[in-house]
Amino acid sequence: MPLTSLSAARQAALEAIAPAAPEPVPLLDAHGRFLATDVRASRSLPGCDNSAMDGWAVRAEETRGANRDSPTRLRVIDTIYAGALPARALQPGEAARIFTGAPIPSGADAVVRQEAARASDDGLTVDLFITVPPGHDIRRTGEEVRAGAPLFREGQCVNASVLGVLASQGETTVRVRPAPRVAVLATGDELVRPGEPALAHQVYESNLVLVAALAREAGAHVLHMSRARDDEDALREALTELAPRVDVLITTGGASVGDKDHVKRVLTALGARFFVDGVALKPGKPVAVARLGDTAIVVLPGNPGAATVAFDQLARPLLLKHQGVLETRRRVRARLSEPRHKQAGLTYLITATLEHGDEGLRAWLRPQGAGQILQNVQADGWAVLPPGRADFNENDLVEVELFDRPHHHAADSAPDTAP
Ligand SMILES: Nc1nc2c(c(=O)[nH]1)N[C@H]1C(S)=C(S)[C@@H](COP(=O)(O)OP(=O)(O)OC[C@H]3O[C@@H](n4cnc5c(N)ncnc54)[C@H](O)[C@@H]3O)O[C@H]1N2
Ligand code: MOO
Repeated sequence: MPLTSLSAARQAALEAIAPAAPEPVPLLDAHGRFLATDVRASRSLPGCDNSAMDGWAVRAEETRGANRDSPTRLRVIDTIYAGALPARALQPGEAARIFTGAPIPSGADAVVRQEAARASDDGLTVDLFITVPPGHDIRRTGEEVRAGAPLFREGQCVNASVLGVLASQGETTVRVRPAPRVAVLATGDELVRPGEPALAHQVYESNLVLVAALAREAGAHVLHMSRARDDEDALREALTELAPRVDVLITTGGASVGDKDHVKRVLTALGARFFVDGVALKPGKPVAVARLGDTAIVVLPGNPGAATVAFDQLARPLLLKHQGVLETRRRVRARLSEPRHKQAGLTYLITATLEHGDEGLRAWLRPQGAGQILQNVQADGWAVLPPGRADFNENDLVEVELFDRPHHHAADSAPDTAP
């Protein structure tokens, strides 16, 4: 049977999870989550015409021709601070002292900043040294947004600016879907806990922290990080204990076909339903996605490089869907810096850095190896070597999927409650 293509696997994996029910949370607690509703402005910004400068509220026409040699002199009738209301409207020949953010009195239609004016010692008059047009240094009601206008779409990532705008609307809470609760289970008899002595044939267990951090980057709360031996009983015990406690359980290792690769077998025996079992992807081919009870399970290969790619392509979308969104990465076309040979049937995702050259973007490929992750430390994205082809030459154009600034939109099927 041919392996599932990467795109089909991504679709199928998403079936293993549904968006969580949204809930209102205090603004700062929503930081990094995604809006579960469209948001409209309840209030115009600014809420009233106000001064952009510390200075003088005036009638613009009365400044016509004013300059240093021939100032306009006006009577000062009021002082207006931000948060206060003007005492009365301006009449011809009058000015009001005004400060940044204070409401413009009716009758005034411009502000002269204080650097271009001088008040008399007794404060009763002010001389203006510049000519200003109507509207000068006034921030108009609704200039940034009008009450009733759309502000944000469902699925928008709640970043610092979104939080600032919501607070400026008087909101204290916002509706988002909760973080998925995650457990990570590393399997393998060769693994030694960092901090303990390890012989050359043993391997320091590094996937727990790697996968937990990747899960956090995808918005998850990692509640458990456990290890199990390559033994069916130990695995069954760990899986049955962890699964009911979390929304998503991610295992690493024991995913392939070796004598001690028990994870999929034990899951099947426990009654898990598989949505993905092996993908035409390298690295990451043995990855599987299943559901056990109410918990989505992602079985990652043990090789750290393969686990990273498989997590990125299947576990990350699943964690984001729980939060109500689908992610689209930006793609650019770049020329390969070197030739590559691959298995024709598989999609290869190769860590790449981009550089601007004479002929556009150049993708520098990192050495390919399922165990390697050092090359991922600083990378711009995955160079995508698609299936249907085995040989790629230097300078061939390929797509590079960029890690930076992905776009999020509401998962269409997102119901208001979880199933
Ligand atoms: N005959 C075949 N052999 C293999 C196939 C295949 O199709 N036929 N697939 C290969 C592919 S592709 C991959 S990827 C690996 C992944 O297999 P497993 O998921 O079973 O991984 P392990 O055998 O348990 O470990 C692989 C490798 O990674 C190291 N490892 C595992 N866990 C950790 C950890 N938590 N921290 C650090 N390093 C870890 C482990 O020591 C091994 O070196 O299978 C191929 N084989
Ligand atoms: O997942 Mo394996 O990385 O294809 O070697």
